[in-house]
Amino acid sequence: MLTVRAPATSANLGSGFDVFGAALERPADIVRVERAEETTIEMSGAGSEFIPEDPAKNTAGAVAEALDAPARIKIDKGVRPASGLGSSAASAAGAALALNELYDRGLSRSELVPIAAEGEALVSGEAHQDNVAPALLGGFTIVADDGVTQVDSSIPLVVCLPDIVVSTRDARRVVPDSTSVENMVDTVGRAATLTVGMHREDPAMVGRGMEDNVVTPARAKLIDGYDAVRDAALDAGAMGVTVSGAGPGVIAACYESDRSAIAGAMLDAFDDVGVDSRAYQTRIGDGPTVYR
Ligand SMILES: Nc1ncnc2c1ncn2[C@@H]1O[C@H](COP(=O)(O)OP(=O)(O)O)[C@@H](O)[C@H]1O
Ligand SMILES: N[C@@H](CCOP(=O)(O)O)C(=O)O
Repeated sequence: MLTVRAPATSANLGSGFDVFGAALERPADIVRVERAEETTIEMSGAGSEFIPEDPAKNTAGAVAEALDAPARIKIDKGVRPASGLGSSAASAAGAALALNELYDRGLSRSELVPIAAEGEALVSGEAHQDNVAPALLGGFTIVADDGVTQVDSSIPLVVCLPDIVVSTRDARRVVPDSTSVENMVDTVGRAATLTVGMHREDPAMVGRGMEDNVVTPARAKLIDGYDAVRDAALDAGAMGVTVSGAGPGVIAACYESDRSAIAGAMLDAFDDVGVDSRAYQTRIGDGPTVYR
């Protein structure tokens, strides 16, 4: 079977709601495909018991349909669903790349972004591309109406994933409809700082750019212990902390030497409020890899 390793991703990064995204070195989904008369899907791995195998309800199935590429698809989930780590996008991006290869469709990774986003439309109600773009292109990505911009980066990160489920669909409902000009000015400044920080590989600038007064405060309320976890990470040396995607994952940008202490502090802080969690010491990484 043709095999693709597709990375977890973190969208928004605070100031870039529905715009910024980053591929994570780990965790990742493994997607295997072979040609078939009709599409079937077998799921295994983290949280797979909560993911429908019906192709009409699975992001990989939506991609097979969009590419007109029926296949026997096996997905080993490394990225737990409803995590804020682009779980649904990892499978969609992995399937898009794998089926493009399997059927020699000849589409570029950029051309596969809107196709993989069909999977996001299926599960969250909107074809937002801020997870599938980094899942396919790697690095740091900016999704705008007129296209996607990508820059390689390798900023060290800690992602702490509590044992809480927050669906992207639910977390999109708490996003405010409007904001003040003051908040808009602050957000533009933060987003610009973060973008330059990615280009310069500067964790301190990226961290400053992760502040957000608009979407993150509303979503933080859905995550037990968020404020304590954020404070603990900052005390342990994080340069910036925010909700990963729609949550409940919490992401910290940092220097590599502080990663282990930050991971321990975040785990302890969740534990103090009675929430089990796991931490990934990771970094911004590459896009998917194809194995033949
Ligand atoms: N291949 C898939 N991988 C992960 N989740 C999937 C997949 N196909 C469908 N889903 C559904 O998508 C939802 C998880 O997506 P979402 O809420 O966006 O979480 P995440 O932030 O982890 O991407 C769950 O309801 C899950 O059942
Ligand atoms: N921009 C989206 C990103 C959702 O990411 P996920 O990893 O939680 O699916 C949003 O914030 O709703």
